[in-house]
Amino acid sequence: MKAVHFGAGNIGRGFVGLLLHEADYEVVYSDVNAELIAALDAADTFTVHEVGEGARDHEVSNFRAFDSTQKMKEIVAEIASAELVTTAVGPNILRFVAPAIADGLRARGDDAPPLAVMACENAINATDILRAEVEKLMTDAEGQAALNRAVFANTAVDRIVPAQAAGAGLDVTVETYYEWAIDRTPFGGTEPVIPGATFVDDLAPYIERKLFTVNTGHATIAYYGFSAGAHAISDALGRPEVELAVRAVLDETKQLLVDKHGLDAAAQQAYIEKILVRFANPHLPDTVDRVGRQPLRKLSRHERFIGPAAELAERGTTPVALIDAVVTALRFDVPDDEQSVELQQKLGALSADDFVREVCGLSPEHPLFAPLTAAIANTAG
Ligand SMILES: NC(=O)C1=CN([C@@H]2O[C@H](COP(=O)(O)OP(=O)(O)OC[C@H]3O[C@@H](n4cnc5c(N)ncnc54)[C@H](O)[C@@H]3O)[C@@H](O)[C@H]2O)C=CC1
Ligand SMILES: O=P(O)(O)OC[C@H]1O[C@](O)(CO)[C@@H](O)[C@@H]1O
Repeated sequence: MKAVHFGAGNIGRGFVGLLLHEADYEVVYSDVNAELIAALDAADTFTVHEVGEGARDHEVSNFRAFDSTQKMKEIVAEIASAELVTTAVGPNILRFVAPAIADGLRARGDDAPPLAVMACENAINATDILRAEVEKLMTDAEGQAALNRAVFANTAVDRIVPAQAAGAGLDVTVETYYEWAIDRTPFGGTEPVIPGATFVDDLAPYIERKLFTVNTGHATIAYYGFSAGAHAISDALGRPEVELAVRAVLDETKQLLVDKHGLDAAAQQAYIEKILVRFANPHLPDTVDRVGRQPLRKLSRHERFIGPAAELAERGTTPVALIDAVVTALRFDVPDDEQSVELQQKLGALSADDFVREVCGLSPEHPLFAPLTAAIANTAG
């Protein structure tokens, strides 16, 4: 069995690639990073090192790698004969991997089994985003027929994989915890066998619980931590004011998740406590810069802050802690992070109203617009 995986980075090697390897797939990596591809090409194995309680090492083998800037024809041929395609490239990059998937589907024989396509990104229904990009390239009759050769399934992925130390080579350090939830329904009973993944009938609560708890909480710690001058995430969370802020934010998202999905409040609180322990893992060399990366994406309409805050406002509750977290995120000023630089430029150039419209995607009619704009304007003043 073969899986083509786009994005041989931290999640690609330390999580999705590992679970596919352990499910007996040969993993064919595709990445734009020529150095990384050359290293994978030259290696027979790499090691995923877990850190924290119960940690152990996992060896990954049986992989190949292609540079997608040079070897598109080869990647298309691999997709034509694969069982699975997965991605871990970032939600904004999905449109760049769509052409290879479209061509791979076109090159696939009619009698080949359906190709399972799963985007493993931190975004609500990332596979739908990928599917829409593939569909744009399939408007002709042949393309429509080729689309039927694929099953697109949304997923939710959770494992903290920090930036790797210089000199780590291909090896990846990860936390012990992981969860890969996959929507079972598109497969109609023929889902792939991946023992490390959990196939579920209703993915929405999983994705929102994960994004609005793990990712909202983590990013809150990053922005408050950055603001307080902390470097490591575990140090940031060790500051009482940061812990208070993240607990307040997670209380608000808990309210939404419990009301919207009928989650049990005590179970959600236990999930929060478990996640705070994961964030505090002192063996995980994770930084506020990495976790806060790409702030414009994180402050966009359906992401971890504005997404839950908007829904709370629509349900009649004006969030306080989430708005404070957004205001704190605006201080994220990291010269190496393109979106952080752009964020600072926008703050200098736009009024609070225009910022909320443009960056957060809210119109003045939305119930979150006025309180959020006021909070941002107060900070600027
Ligand atoms: N690192 C983490 O703890 C987690 C990350 N995620 C999500 O996983 C995704 C990947 O994140 P990371 O692995 O941390 O990032 P990363 O930066 O380590 O890896 C991304 C890889 O994608 C490659 N890439 C970029 N453009 C490409 C293209 N057009 N074709 C093929 N490859 C391309 C990059 O060269 C890089 O190797 C993101 O959506 C992130 O939100 C989800 C859960 C946890
Ligand atoms: O910043 P991004 O790209 O959304 O993804 C990284 C996030 O995903 C996580 O791994 C959680 O699954 C956190 O480490 C981090 O907050």
